[in-house]
Amino acid sequence: MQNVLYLKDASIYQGDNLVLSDINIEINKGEFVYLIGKTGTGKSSFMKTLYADLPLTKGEGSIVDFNLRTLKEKEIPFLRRKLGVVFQDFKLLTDRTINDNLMFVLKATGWKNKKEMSTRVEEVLNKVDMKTKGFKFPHELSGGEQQRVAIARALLNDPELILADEPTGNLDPQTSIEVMEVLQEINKNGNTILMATHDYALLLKYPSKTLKCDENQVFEVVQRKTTL
Ligand SMILES: Nc1ncnc2c1ncn2[C@@H]1O[C@H](COP(=O)(O)OP(=O)(O)OP(=O)(O)O)[C@@H](O)[C@H]1O
Repeated sequence: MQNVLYLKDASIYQGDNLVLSDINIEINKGEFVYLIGKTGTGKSSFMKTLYADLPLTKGEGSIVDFNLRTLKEKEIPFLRRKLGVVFQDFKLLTDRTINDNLMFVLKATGWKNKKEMSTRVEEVLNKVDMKTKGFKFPHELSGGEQQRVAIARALLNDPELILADEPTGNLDPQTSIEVMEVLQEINKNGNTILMATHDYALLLKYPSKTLKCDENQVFEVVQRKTTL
């Protein structure tokens, strides 16, 4: 499979409101793709459609081999297992340690063997340079460290596509760069990433394919300061 995502003549609605129309895009394996656009132009609605939080009711769409038009409620957990989703506000469980946060996800996604589970937790924490912090609680970590843990969590089941919705939105510029370095490293190791962001400084520092939401459309932009 070459593309991990395509949308053809797709429209995205919030209730009766048309948010985006006639979307024709494709994301191929191994790409790092930005999704930009002003507040309210539909980035979150777009991302939600991709992880099936919002149904696709018009056009065609396929993501990691799931048809977004015909997807059944009971298939959603299986789709989400093939996706890694990272949010602006980290969404770690505050009542347990980092290790237990990650073990919880493995259990919920069908892992049984304790030794294999601990090995996997260690592997993903290592990828985000957080191997020594597994015993800590989320509130004992900085925002950047919590986001790195959230990225580790997204990697647990070796996803075919990582969807990151404003992953640096709550972080200061220096910490944003640290998180971005982790995402770049993961991408270099073969993971495909779609990242919604407001942060033009990151786009300039790490140029890559860019999709823009504007006036109910999504289109690819050529990266030049003036077009952003
Ligand atoms: N649950 C909802 N019900 C109805 N309309 C909604 C809902 N969520 C968002 N919208 C509308 O859909 C449009 C797109 O919103 P969306 O959150 O996708 O934009 P965004 O580009 O992600 O903005 P932001 O950067 O502020 O998150 C907006 O006009 C918004 O008011």
